[in-house]
Amino acid sequence: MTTSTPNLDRITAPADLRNLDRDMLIAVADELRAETINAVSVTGGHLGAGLGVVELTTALHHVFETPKDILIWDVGHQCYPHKILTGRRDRIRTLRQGGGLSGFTKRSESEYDAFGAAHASTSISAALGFAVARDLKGESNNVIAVIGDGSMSAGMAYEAMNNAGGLDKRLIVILNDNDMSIAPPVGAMSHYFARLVSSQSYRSLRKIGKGVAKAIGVEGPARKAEEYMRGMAMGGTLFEEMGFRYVGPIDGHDLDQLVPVLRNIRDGDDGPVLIHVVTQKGKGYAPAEAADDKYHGVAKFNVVTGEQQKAASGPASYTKVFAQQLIREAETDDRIVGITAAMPGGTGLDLFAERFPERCFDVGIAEQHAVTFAAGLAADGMKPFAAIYSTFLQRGYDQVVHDVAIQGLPVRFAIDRAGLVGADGATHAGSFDVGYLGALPGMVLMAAADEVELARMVATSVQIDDRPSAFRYPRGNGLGLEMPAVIEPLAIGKGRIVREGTSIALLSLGTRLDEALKAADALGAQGYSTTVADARFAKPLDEDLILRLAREHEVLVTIEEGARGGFGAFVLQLLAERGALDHGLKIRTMTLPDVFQDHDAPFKMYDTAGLNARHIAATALEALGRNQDLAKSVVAPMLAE
Ligand SMILES: Cc1ncc(C[n+]2csc(CCOP(=O)(O)OP(=O)(O)O)c2C)c(N)n1
Ligand SMILES: CC(=O)[C@@H](O)[C@H](O)COP(=O)(O)O
Ligand SMILES: [Mg+2]
Repeated sequence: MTTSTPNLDRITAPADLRNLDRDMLIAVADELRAETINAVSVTGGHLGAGLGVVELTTALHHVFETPKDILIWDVGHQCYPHKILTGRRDRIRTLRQGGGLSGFTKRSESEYDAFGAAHASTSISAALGFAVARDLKGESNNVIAVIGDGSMSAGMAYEAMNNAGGLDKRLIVILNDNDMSIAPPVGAMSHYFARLVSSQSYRSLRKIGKGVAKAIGVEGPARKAEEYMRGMAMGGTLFEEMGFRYVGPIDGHDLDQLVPVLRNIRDGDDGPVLIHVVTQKGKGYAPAEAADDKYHGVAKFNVVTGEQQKAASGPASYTKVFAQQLIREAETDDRIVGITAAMPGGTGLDLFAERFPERCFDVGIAEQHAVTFAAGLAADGMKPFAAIYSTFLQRGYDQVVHDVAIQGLPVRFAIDRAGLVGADGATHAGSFDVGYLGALPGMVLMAAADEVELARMVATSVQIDDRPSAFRYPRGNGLGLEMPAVIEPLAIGKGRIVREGTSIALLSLGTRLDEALKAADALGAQGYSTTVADARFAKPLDEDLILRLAREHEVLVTIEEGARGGFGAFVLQLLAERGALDHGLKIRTMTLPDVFQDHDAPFKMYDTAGLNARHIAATALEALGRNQDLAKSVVAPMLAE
């Protein structure tokens, strides 16, 4: 159901907003909200955050001369209204689909997307970079960063503010405070923001100030009144101690407050300024406002009822299998604790927290802290499971090396979203963890081929008390396997032969095993006897298994859901060191391509990556030196699948 948008129809670029009067601006904002809801009902994606910044987005593009004035969105998941207003309304219903708009800001997509995002808490650092560049070039544009209260729980935001305050550069930071992260926010800062917003004296003083400014009709006194009120009610704020002028809190849904304050700041000549804007995540759409998660991330949904299209209920998601096994283990081991960096729902630790509230810690968007916090727990005898998406663990890598691996501390890393993730695209792909963890001495690194394997890897990790361990698993559902009553731990460093053959060996790490088995079927049908093995461990490698496969087969193909420099490289190094490459073995290593892949449906992304069954079969035949026709005869039937 599309909604009538006569005012929004007139906005083909932010310049069309610049001369609108108050009433027109309000009308555009209302239609922008309706268009956002309508578009996301068709595409799915991030909704709540964007609804919370409809007025702010409208006011920013009205007051500032974007793209000359630089506007940087933190995370960027709230940028759909921004994309609609900046010439991409015609493509907004391609959001997060192959070939369509990114779900985050992306420099290559628009001149209005000054800086790419998706990982949180980067906006102030980037904005300061733009501000320093501006001054070095002798230019005079404004630079604005919009950062959420949740994203303000990351240390990087304070590193940036500390530097900005020290440099005293003209910089505008807008704190979009909706008192939500993905889950409710955690930490002392969220309490601090709440105090700023709830101080009655400040709020009542602000009403007087606002009334005076309106009556006079001149904005200048609003700012003086604002400072006076703040001084009266609040005294300095944490931000002022960091060199920022603090303005606010102001109502982020009231254009009568937003526009004059933004104009004041635009026309001022201050150094760094932080404007504290109070908004509501999911604003203006009742099902989102009522939802616990404020419709942070949604599937396609019915606009009238808000009912989301449920993913076909099939096999349990890997995330749920992880959480349920961890709970099972924790029932009999009170040293097990869970740690998440602001992703309790995404990692499944919300289920663990329901069962063991005192043993589950949400540290906020603070992966670096999460890792070293876990190291401290491990150093004192606990069994910490740090459940962090592969892509977000990148943020805490030095802590993994310096605080965990060098000290040999038994932190367990539950690495969800390993491999390609689909609609979130390149910024969220879990491509690199095999390489970056497998390089660390002493690390035990596992990859689950299915949900039973995942449960066994959790059980295995529980027992590894003398060094760090990690197990990786993909976003989405397993194969629908029956979960055994007893979940046996694995023998460390031991893989398994899933199917015996004689001429081709496919050695898979992770869930590509399923594709490898399909490839083996196709190859077998053409008379190529094919062994399929599941490595289970990227570190330590099952050396006996790998050397045997190399010895007994003409072709060895490794397959992994990871970038070059991971499992296949480790296998090549082992074979080279043992002289196993000196006897004519034909070996190929299949990895993700050496590019950042744009978003699409996961199966399509793996097709683009060349990691589906037909690619595996063709690679084996190519290695055998079989002509392409034969490859086609094997592969062609699979294409028809
Ligand atoms: C480094 C990092 N960790 C975790 C996430 C997952 N994540 C995406 S949005 C979000 C919450 C952001 O909260 P806030 O900044 O308040 O924005 P809001 O959604 O409330 O508008 C989180 C944790 C991320 N994008 N980046
Ligand atoms: C914007 C962000 O980083 C998160 O919302 C992320 O998109 C969640 O990913 P999943 O949907 O895989 O949990
Ligand atoms: Mg928030």
